[in-house]
Amino acid sequence: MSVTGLPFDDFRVLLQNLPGPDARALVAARERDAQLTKPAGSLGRLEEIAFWLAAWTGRAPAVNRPLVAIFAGNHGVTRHGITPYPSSVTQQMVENFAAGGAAINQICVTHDLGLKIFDLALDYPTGDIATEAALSERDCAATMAFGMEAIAGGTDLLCIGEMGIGNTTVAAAINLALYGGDAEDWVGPGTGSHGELLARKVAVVKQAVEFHRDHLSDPLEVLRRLGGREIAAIAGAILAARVEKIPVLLDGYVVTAAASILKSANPSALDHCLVGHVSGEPGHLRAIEKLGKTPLLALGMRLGEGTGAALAAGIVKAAAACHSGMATFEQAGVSNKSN
Ligand SMILES: Cc1cc2ncn([C@H]3O[C@H](COP(=O)(O)O)[C@@H](O)[C@H]3O)c2cc1C
Ligand SMILES: O=C(O)c1cccnc1
Repeated sequence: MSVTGLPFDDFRVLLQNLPGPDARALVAARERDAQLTKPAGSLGRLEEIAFWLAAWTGRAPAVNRPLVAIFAGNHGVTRHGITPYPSSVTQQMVENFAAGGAAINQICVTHDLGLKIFDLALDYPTGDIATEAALSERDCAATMAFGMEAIAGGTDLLCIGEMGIGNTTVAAAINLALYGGDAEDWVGPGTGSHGELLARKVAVVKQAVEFHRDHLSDPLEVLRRLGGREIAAIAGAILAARVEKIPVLLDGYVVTAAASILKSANPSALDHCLVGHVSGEPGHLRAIEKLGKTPLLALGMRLGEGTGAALAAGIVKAAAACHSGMATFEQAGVSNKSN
């Protein structure tokens, strides 16, 4: 171990040695579900969510300590004028989260979710991805290791959010590097880039992927070169959750791009994750389809902060509550189907 935590290559090893689902807990959950006072299959996706909780926690489905973790970072690429808001908004929003004034605070109160903010060296924006790597190997590894700490206080459902002015540009560059196509397929308005701003955003994403093109076959290099601090921390948090048997809810376009890096390195790396919602960012649905997932919600939201994941946490809590709290046919004296 280096002083900064795990060296970069240790993450490659970890990515190839991830624990799988717990078959016994999954069977137990299926057996209990079959006895609950409802027609078989009638809770639809809620039943699948309960099974997913069992498989990835190794226990009977339960959500007692759900947590939203927001990772915040600043991005050198904003110097190109690709987003309408100044980078200072990242820090200002971190203060707003602490004061309880953001959208995510209200959703956390609504669904009784814990909230932790991890601000990542906001005074030190990452390198401008159009002309240099976002992060050094050392910084990237240290930030991933820091992201792994998100679960240190204990949680049994991790909802991942982000805050970082400019990060939909970074996310688009990651998607273009991982999946190809045209920059236009992956670049969207973010907080409201239209006209000249949007044209510059497309041009910068093209330039970044072109500049780094000889190094993008390795997903962790995609992360280091085209990512950002919050993106690296999210990747670390998703990995740590897997190892610690904590299911994960992904949020919007930016969180999905960070997660995609792990999936590109190991196709099963996101099996303990569900996508909370599909955001209004045009490339998000395409990115979710690349992950082979179906979002839980589609509310036309395009905010970030973990808001879509946090709303979906309410559904996951309900799925666990139904599974654990419902009476069986026998307990309730309700007649089961006769054949
Ligand atoms: C006030 C405000 C609150 C936000 N909360 C999340 N974001 C979202 O917008 C940013 C990404 O969009 P872009 O790439 O266009 O800069 C991220 O910080 C994201 O979390 C916000 C943006 C603003 C302005
Ligand atoms: O999809 C998202 O998460 C998103 C969209 C716009 C701005 N920030 C985040």
